[in-house]
Amino acid sequence: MFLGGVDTGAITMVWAMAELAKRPTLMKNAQDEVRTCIGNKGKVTESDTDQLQYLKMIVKETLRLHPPAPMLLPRETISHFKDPEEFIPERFMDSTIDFKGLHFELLPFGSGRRACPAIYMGTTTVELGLANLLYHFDWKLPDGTKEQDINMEEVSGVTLTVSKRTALNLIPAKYL
Ligand code: HEM
Repeated sequence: MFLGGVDTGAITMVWAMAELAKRPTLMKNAQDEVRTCIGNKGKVTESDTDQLQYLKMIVKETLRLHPPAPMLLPRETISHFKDPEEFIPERFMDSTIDFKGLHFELLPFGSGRRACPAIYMGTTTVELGLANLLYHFDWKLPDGTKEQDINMEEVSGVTLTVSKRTALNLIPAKYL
């Protein structure tokens, strides 16, 4: 049985941080967005996530490339995009594609009667967690590690999930 919410959100956050750590410009764009939007408020709350359009694109792109429950999805969805193997959140700019199961290009939550009942909760949890990580901290790679050294191999888990094989090692520096 698929153990719904146990680790799918955490897996998605790790992939998103790994993709951003590989691409400092995208990380900076996301931090600028959340820091501008939240200002000195001290923490990001659920209602703030509606305004974080760039962050939402990052979460979509992460779930497109790294769906945490891929065994439950149709195989071929990934290839319907230009440069499908590339991590390009901007591909969702001005696009109506959402997760709700009507756009077959992006079905990380499945579709139809058996689709994930927690689409909103799943995406909001990931957006909120990620927004707080990006708001409060700058993230560095350990000394001697380069962006291209980050290992993006996958490993299958026991609950029909697929996650990042090796731990992501990033060093936080407090920003706010
Ligand atoms: C990023 C987060 C999540 C992703 C990507 C995800 C993905 C999925 C997928 C692909 C399925 C199978 C859909 C199908 O067979 O067509 C599923 C089913 C399910 N998910 Fe999620 N899920 C997430 C979070 C959660 C959370 C947080 C919960 C519970 C709080 C949850 C509860 C469930 C349940 C109960 C089912 C079975 C539905 C059924 O068979 O009728 N999921 N999910």
